[in-house]
Amino acid sequence: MRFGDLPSWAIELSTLIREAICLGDVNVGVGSKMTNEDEDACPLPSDLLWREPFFDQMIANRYNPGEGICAHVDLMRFDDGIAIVSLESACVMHFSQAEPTGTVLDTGHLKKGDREPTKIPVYLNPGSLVVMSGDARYLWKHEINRKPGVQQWDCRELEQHRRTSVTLRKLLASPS
Ligand SMILES: O=C(O)CCC(=O)C(=O)O
Ligand SMILES: [Fe+2]
Repeated sequence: MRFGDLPSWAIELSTLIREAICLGDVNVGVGSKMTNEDEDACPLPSDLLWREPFFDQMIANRYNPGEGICAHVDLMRFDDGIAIVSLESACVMHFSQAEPTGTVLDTGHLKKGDREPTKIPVYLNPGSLVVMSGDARYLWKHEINRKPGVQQWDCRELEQHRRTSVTLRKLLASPS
């Protein structure tokens, strides 16, 4: 895990991520203003896309076959606009809605499992980039369950190998 000055390869990766976002469905020139339509189609609003530094915290995770990460929303100490680069083994990341605090589930009246949340599967190839912002970052949990039998895509179980991910985030300024 690295905070502050990122290694040069992670700075280069951050630049490539920004370029990939700019060259995605909407083509946004460096520093240029986006129209409202562009803003809607772009995975990041322009204040996050052009902040400096883009990211200042990096964590690389390596998972052996069978290992994954349980459903979570990233810590609130990180700003909006989080990027994950998925490497090596392909996998399926699932998104499920986080229970707002104060709901029946949250207060314990509903037993876990009474209402299974809908899970949205997202297939990640080696080299896939996940960009989370807004609701996807704050209101949806993400998880990768690599227990045998769970990693399914197109009605087939995915072959599991070692998987590495690089997550880039921006720390929020600590309250003074
Ligand atoms: O390994 C991944 O793709 C997810 C990592 C992650 O969600 C995290 O570090 O918060
Ligand atoms: Fe996460």
